[in-house]
Formats: sequence, C-alpha cells, structure tokens
Amino acid sequence: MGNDCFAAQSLPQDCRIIARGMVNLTTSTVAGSRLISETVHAPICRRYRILKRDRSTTILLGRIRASGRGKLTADRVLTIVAAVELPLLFLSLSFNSAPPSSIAAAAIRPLFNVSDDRLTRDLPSFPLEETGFSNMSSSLNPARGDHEFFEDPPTRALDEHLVEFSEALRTVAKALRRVAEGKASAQAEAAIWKRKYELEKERNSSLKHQEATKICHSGSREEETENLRNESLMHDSSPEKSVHCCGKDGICSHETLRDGAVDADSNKQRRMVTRKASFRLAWGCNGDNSGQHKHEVVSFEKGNITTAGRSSKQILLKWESQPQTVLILAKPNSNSVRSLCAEMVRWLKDEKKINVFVEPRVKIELLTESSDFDFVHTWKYDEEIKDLHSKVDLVVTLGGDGTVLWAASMFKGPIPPVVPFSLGSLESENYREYLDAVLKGPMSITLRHRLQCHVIREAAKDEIETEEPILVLNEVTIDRGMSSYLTYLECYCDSSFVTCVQGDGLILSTTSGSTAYSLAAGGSMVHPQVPGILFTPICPHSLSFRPLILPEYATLRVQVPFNSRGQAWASFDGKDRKQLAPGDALICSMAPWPVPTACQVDSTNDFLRSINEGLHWNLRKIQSFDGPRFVGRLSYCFLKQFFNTKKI
Ligand SMILES: NC(=O)c1ccc[n+]([C@@H]2O[C@H](COP(=O)([O-])OP(=O)(O)OC[C@H]3O[C@@H](n4cnc5c(N)ncnc54)[C@H](O)[C@@H]3O)[C@@H](O)[C@H]2O)c1
Ligand SMILES: Nc1ncnc2c1ncn2[C@@H]1O[C@H](COP(=O)(O)OP(=O)(O)OP(=O)(O)O)[C@@H](O)[C@H]1O
Repeated sequence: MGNDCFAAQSLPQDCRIIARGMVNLTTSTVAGSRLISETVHAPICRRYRILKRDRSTTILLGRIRASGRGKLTADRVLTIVAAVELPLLFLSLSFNSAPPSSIAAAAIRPLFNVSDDRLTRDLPSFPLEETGFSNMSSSLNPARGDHEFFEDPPTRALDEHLVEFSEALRTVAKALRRVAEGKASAQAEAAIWKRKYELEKERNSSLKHQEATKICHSGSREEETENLRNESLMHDSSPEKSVHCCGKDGICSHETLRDGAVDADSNKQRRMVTRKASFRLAWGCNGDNSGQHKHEVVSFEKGNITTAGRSSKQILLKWESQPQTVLILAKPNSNSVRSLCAEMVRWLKDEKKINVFVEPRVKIELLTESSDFDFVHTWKYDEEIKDLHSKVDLVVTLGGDGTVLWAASMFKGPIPPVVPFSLGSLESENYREYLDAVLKGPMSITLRHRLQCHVIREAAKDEIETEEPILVLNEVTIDRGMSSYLTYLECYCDSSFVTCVQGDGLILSTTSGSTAYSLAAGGSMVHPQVPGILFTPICPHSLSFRPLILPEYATLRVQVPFNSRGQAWASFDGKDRKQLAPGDALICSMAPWPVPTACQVDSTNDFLRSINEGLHWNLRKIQSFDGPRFVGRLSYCFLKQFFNTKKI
C-alpha cells in the first residue's frame, strides 16, 4: 500500500484517528497562510489494546490524536497523508461535532476501496474519556463503544477482509525474510567451504614439497630457522614457493607474509619481509605429547556399530618454524599491565629477536616512557587489523578474560594462537620462562569455539546485503534492555520450533562462555572442548524452563515476533548492543574460526583450576567428624595406604 491521501475540509474542533496496525501520519495544517507539517507515528498514544490474537496475527488497536503534538482547531484546514506501513488494518476518524461521514469516506475509500454508503453506516463512535478527549460525542452513534463497534457485523466483514489482506502481506514478509536468512546461512557455509578449500590447497602443496621438507627436517632447528629466514629474505616469492610442510597427520599452517610496508619507525627504512611461522596440530591422549593422531572411528560391521577413539583429545601445537612476530594486547588503565608490557616488549626484541606489534594506544604509551620503543610496530587505520592474522604468529594478552574477549573480537576471521597472561595467576617474573616454552613449543592448546551471529532486519528484508556477521567467544545475549516488559522471543533450531522465551532474555553461549553470563543465569559449566551451544534463559517467567545444550552444528534463530510488546536488545560478548525491532531475527551458528588458546597445563587441568580457583566451585566447609574412633582409624589407615601406593 503506498501513500494514500485525503483532504478534510472544514474540520470541527477536535478529531481522533483510530488505527489498527502501524501507521505513520503526516499532518499538514494550514493556519492562515502558513502550512505546518509534522509526522505523527502510530504509537503516539502508546495505548494499544489487543483485540484478537492467534498464532500468526495480533491486531492492535491504537488511538492516535490526529492533532499529535498540537491541537487542531476549527479554523484550520487539515490534510492528512497516511504513509501506511504493514500491517495497517483499519483507519477511521471520529469527530466531536459535524457529521464526519464525507470526510471519513474520503479517508477510507482510497485505502480500502469501499463504498460511501458502507462507510457512513459503519462509522463508529468511541467513549472519549478513555483517550483523554473530554466533552466529545459522536454525531453518528454516541451509545456504542469501540468494542461494540468491532463486533458490528458489517465491520466484521471488513475486518475479515483486512485480516486476510494482512496475513497475505505477512506471508510475503516471511518469504522475503527466509530468503535473507538463506543468504546468511549460505554465506556461512561458503566460508566453511572456503576454509576447507584452503586447507586442502595447503595439503596438496605440502605433498609437492615433501622432498624439500625431508631436507629441512634433517637439519637442526636452528639451521631450519636460519634457512627460512634467509630464504624469505632472498625470495620475494609466492606463498607456494616458500611453503614447507611435514605432510604428517594433523593440520598444518603455512602462510607466508610479505609485508611490503616500509617500516617508517625505523631509521634504516628497510623493507620488511617476514614469514608467518608454520605449525602443526596433533591430537593425542591427555598428557601424551607423542602427537599420536587418533581419528574417531565409527565402524559398522555385521550390523554392529562400534566407536573407537575420540578425536577431541588434548591438542598440541608444534612449531615447524620459529615464530617471528608477536602481537601484545594489553588491558588499558592498569599500571601493572603497562609496566609488564614494556618489559615484555623489550625482552622479546632483545632476547628473542621477535617483531612486536601493539595497539596504537600502547605504542604511544611506550614512546612516552622511552623513545627506544620506536622499533615496535603498530597500525594506523582500523582496516589494517583485517590483515593482522596473516602477519602475527602469536597473540599475547595482558589482562583478564575481558582482554581475551577483546583479542578475539579484533579477529573477525582466523586468529593466531592466543597466550593469555592473567596477571593474577602468572606473576611478571614467570613470564619469561612461560613465553620461552611457548615460543619453543610444543604447547597444549584449547580450541575455543566461537559463535557467528547474523542480525536479519525486518525493515531490510528485501535488501540483498545483510549486516556483517559478528563473532562471539562467550555469548550473544538477547535481553529486554531498558524496557520493563518481558521479552517475548520465538526460538527455532534448524527450522524446528524450540520454545518462546518470556522473561528477561536469552543467552546463546559457547562452551567457553559457559562460566560467564550463562553460568550466572543458571546454565551448566561445560568443558571448553565439548562442542555445543548453550541455550540459557535469563529469569524466565516459567517454573519449568530449564537451560539446554544443543549440538554444535545447530543453527539457531531467535525471532522478535510482531506482537512482542517491547523491543529486544542483542549484545555480543557484553558489548556492541543492537536493537531488535518486532520482526527482526538473530541467527546464530558455530563459526569456522575457533580461538586457539595456549594452556598452562592442559585443557582439562586449566578448566578445573579456573572453576575451582576463579569461581570457588563447590567450596564447602568439610564436615566435622565425631563418630566412633575406630572408623576414623580405619579411614586414616586406608588413606595412608592409598597415598603410599598411588602417587598423586
Ligand atoms: N551477570 C553476569 O554474570 C554477567 C552480566 C553481564 C556480562 N557478563 C559477562 O561479562 C562478559 C564480558 O566480560 P568483560 O571482561 O568484557 O566485562 P567485565 O569487565 O564486566 O567482566 C565481567 C566478568 O566476567 C568474567 N568473565 C568473562 N568471560 C568469562 C568466562 N568465559 N569465564 C569466566 N568468567 C568470565 C570476567 O573475568 C569478569 O570478572 C560477557 O561476555 C558476559 O559473559 C556477566
Ligand atoms: N586492549 C584493550 N583495549 C580496549 N579495551 C580492552 C582491552 N583489553 C581489555 N579491554 C576491556 O577492559 C575491560 C577489563 O578487562 P579484563 O576483563 O581483562 O580486566 P579485569 O576485569 O581486571 O580482569 P578479570 O577478567 O580477571 O576480571 C573489559 O571490558 C575489556 O573488554
């Protein structure tokens, strides 16, 4: 429905518009020779009444003062342009004096194409006190209220017609949304296939260079590093030329870097040509550093299904060439972090001969401290962050969990291994030893899965481009924001309806994020290597709404229905809040780029230590024992024996 116009000449003192559905009205009033225009949005009175509700349709009755922000008076001539949005069902006018039939007919005819007779007969009257209009009465039918009016048989016929029309429009809207969602999931799938293709390409090139690798492996590590350096400096070659791969089990990473930028900070103005260090991932048993690669085997022989060996064992990262570039990300506004950062930058440069990147803010801080830090690299424009993953071998974070989240949010695609330095657990004097071990490898890592979120806007349903996907390491939250109403969210999993969330909101969390907001909302704590998506309601207004854990391959859709009383707000790892209007949806699936984080011991040990030390999980006073002595003695003997035989 486009813009329908009607003109109402010689308006009486006050008028009201009753609108069902959403409507934008532009009123232009002529006062003397002046034309005053203003746009009045439908929910101006914010008084909605739900007249009908079923699964697909909710009809809202909104009462709008046509005069909006200014009163209309008899000496003004009013022109109303109704810019009608979906789903407009009904629009009528009523006036406190003068039969309005001709005016209303003029109003309604272009909208609904109904005859004058019908309109005159159907025109309603409403109890005026409800909307704050005093001393107003209908000249047509003063005794009938709006409820009565909507029960009126001829109007009901019109109603049905309009409901049908609205439903047709809703179906079209749904189809368009499905197209947009299809596109979003196709994009995600394309990214996965691209990654697979890249891995396959790397594997093929590794086979080609197997001979070269043999020679490379026969030399010492130092020689290898030296060779690689020389080679990278000598050859301005293509990635394929300079790739070295072992061709063994596991996933190899070989990407070369040609940073053509002139190092402006250096007086030498030399051209920096560095190679991104390659590494190999191997799966083994817990604590087994042999790098044994176990595949999950599901066999089906003679009708018996058996599984042998699980693939998700501790993952080891082995460097195949020495890392040369480290990005240090430091928590702002902390003196201890700042001094540790300066010390670490100097140590990496002087002792390890490693190129260091920091954020522009940190470089300024370092230069304020001493001009010696001009060797430190940084970037000028945010767009340069996009290429950072191809330059950096390792990311070191100095701060807490928030700094790891910050690091993850900087890399909107692949991310190099992250070494988190939590200041509480790792004192500054220990960092050399730990970082030295990490640079040498092999190191245990945890692949922390991220979620990929797409916001699909109802308003942009017919646009080809959707909003950029957002990656989260902890969770995406959809909550009620400032609104005091319950959120009302419809949730679907792979196009199956899951449930409606009525409460403060919903958290879709990764297993890494299971110890963060999801935990506070009653979700379970899940080992980060367990592949899954946590579905945790926030303060649900239901006694039986328990949190769920869904498989990692699920695609979840959270939809704000049209009949939601309030809007919803999505936030990503506690940041970047986005408003979701009725009709908008958020689609969430596992991202193809996990965050590899270095372990202090191994995944399980780190996880259990973090919940015990960080969250004081199940900390309870030990029960006092005052039973008969011999039982105590027995227990003591048993424990003594146990500790003597088992070394823990
Ligand atoms: N009620 C809550 O518990 C609540 C409310 C809002 C946000 N959060 C969490 O805060 C996170 C943002 O963290 P921030 O540091 O930027 O904000 P912040 O500085 O407000 O820190 C929030 C706290 O959550 C902890 N935290 C973050 N991720 C964690 C994880 N994976 N496991 C255990 N603890 C974790 C942090 O250590 C910090 O103590 C959000 O992703 C969300 O999970 C929690
Ligand atoms: N490099 C950075 N630039 C901008 N903001 C950052 C950076 N690193 C961390 N932050 C932000 O600073 C806040 C605090 O960081 P962080 O959580 O690491 O510190 P913390 O709260 O002291 O540690 P913990 O997680 O142990 O409570 C977080 O909101 C995080 O997003």
